[in-house]
Order: sequence, then C-alpha cells, then structure tokens
Amino acid sequence: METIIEVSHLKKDFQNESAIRDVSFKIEKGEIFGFLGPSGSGKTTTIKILTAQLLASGGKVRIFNEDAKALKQPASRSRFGILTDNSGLYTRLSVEENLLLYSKLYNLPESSVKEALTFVNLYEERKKRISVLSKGMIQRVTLARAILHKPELLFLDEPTSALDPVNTKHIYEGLRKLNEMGTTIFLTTHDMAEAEILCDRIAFLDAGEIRAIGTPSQLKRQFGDDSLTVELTDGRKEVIGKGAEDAKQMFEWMQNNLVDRVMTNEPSLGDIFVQVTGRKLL
Ligand SMILES: Nc1ncnc2c1ncn2[C@@H]1O[C@H](COP(=O)(O)OP(=O)(O)OP(=O)(O)O)[C@@H](O)[C@H]1O
Repeated sequence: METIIEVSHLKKDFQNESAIRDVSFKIEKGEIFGFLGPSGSGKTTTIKILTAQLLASGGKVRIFNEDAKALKQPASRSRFGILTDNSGLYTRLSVEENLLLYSKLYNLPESSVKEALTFVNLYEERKKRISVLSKGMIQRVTLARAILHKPELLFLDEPTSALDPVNTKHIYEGLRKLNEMGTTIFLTTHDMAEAEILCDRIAFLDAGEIRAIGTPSQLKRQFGDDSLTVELTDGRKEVIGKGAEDAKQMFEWMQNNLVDRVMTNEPSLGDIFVQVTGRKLL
C-alpha cells in the first residue's frame, strides 16, 4: 500500500484558541477518507494545512511522501485538486471561459472542459456568467475546476453543502467514478449520510481532536451492540443476542413460522458521534 497523506501530531493554535490538538492519521492510495465533525471542530483548518494554505503550529504533514509545503511547487500542482468555499472564479466570465483558462494553465485539451462540466451537470449552462449563478451552481463550477486535470488526490471541503438532492446524487456518482479511476479523496463533511455513502474510512472530529476512526462498519461494531430485534407474527417485538440460548429461541420461533422480520440494532454514525463526544452532530 502507498501512503498518500500522513499526518502526525498536528496542532494549530489561533491566538488563544487551540483549533487542532494532536491529530494523527494516514490515508492510503485509493481511499475516500472523510473528516466528519460539527461546525467549528477544525475541518477547514485541517484541509487548509494539508493543502499548504495555512501553516501548522506543530506536528508533521506529508503528502505524496514529501512535506506539505512541496504542494506549492509547480511540479506538484497537477497532482492534486482542491474544492474550498473561496471560489476564486472570474465573475464576469462564463462558466466555460473560467474552465478554459484553467485547462490552458494545466495544458489540457479543450475536451477536458466538456468532460468536467458534464461531471457536475452544468454543460447546458456553460455560457452563463459566474455573476448570475446560484450558490449551488458556483459550488459545482468549483468542483469542475478541481477535477479538470483528473488529479491523483482531491481535497473537498463540504463538497455538497449548497447542492440539492438531485445534484448531490450526481456528484456522489461522479466522485465514486473518479475514485475507481484511481483518485484518492479527502473530504470534510458534517453530513453523516454523506460520510456513510461515500467514505471508505471516517474520522470523527470534535473540538480539534479525533475521537474515533475506522470504516463505517468497524465503527458500528466497535460502538454498537450486536443484538437483533425480532418482530413476531403475533405482534411481539423481542431483542435477542447471539448466544446459544438466543439462537435456540430463534430456531424455535422459525420452526413455528412465528418470525415476521429480523432487524439489526446497529447504531447510525450519528448515534456513534453522540456516544463518543457526548453531543449531537448539527
Ligand atoms: N483565521 C482564524 N483566526 C482565528 N480563529 C480561527 C481562524 N480560522 C478558524 N478559527 C477557529 O478555529 C476553529 C475551527 O474552525 P474551522 O473553520 O476549522 O472549523 P470547521 O469544522 O471547518 O467548521 P465549519 O463546518 O463551520 O466550516 C473555530 O473555533 C474557528 O473559530
């Protein structure tokens, strides 16, 4: 396995406030890794440090096995893409003109613009000026710009925060396709469903610290119980475990055709977040 991002003991202090406290994690090539945390937990600060837009107060960040500062070198620029809320688009130019400028910067063929605009479902609106676009459309143009050069590594800060459900689904499908083609993705979100749908692994961030980290199913196993709720045809609801006595009881119900539905009692990511932080993910 090839490690693409390695963060050790990362710290960031702003004046008197500690925004990131001793954060460590590794991301392997081909992963979609999600930083899940409420507002103010340190997601944007982390992504800014990882993309060399902000200096850390302590710790180490290595991207592509080099110090994160190397991302500023022209040779590294084509290896990654970033989506953040500061769009940096030329508002008087059209969607297409903005992307054509970027395609020239990266020496890409013009066809890359059509491909990226189709990816974000904006090809039909390519002639519109940035100044007349909605927030969600601007987010999609910024995403198109981030993926224009099919980077090896993509940083996405809350990629669907301004999108409607149809475009959100479209973007999820596109990101999965990009990932299948080899792009490693680091994304931040406060949307548990998004983390569960997209991410291979998740870190729960709270007040600048990672409280839990793992695949969604590892986290559910670690923090959940493995009981089952059995709904019986006579209307009873019984909770059973996985021991021998419970298995015998289940067998008996099944023999007597009494089982209507069986459901696992695994916790949602939201339940786990409440369990590890003591507060809700809003
Ligand atoms: N430039 C700055 N100066 C001072 N404090 C800052 C600065 N940037 C961030 N902070 C503080 O650091 C903490 C983490 O902020 P950050 O923007 O990383 O959170 P977040 O998880 O991305 O939140 P959101 O989901 O609302 O974007 C917050 O308490 C914020 O006020």
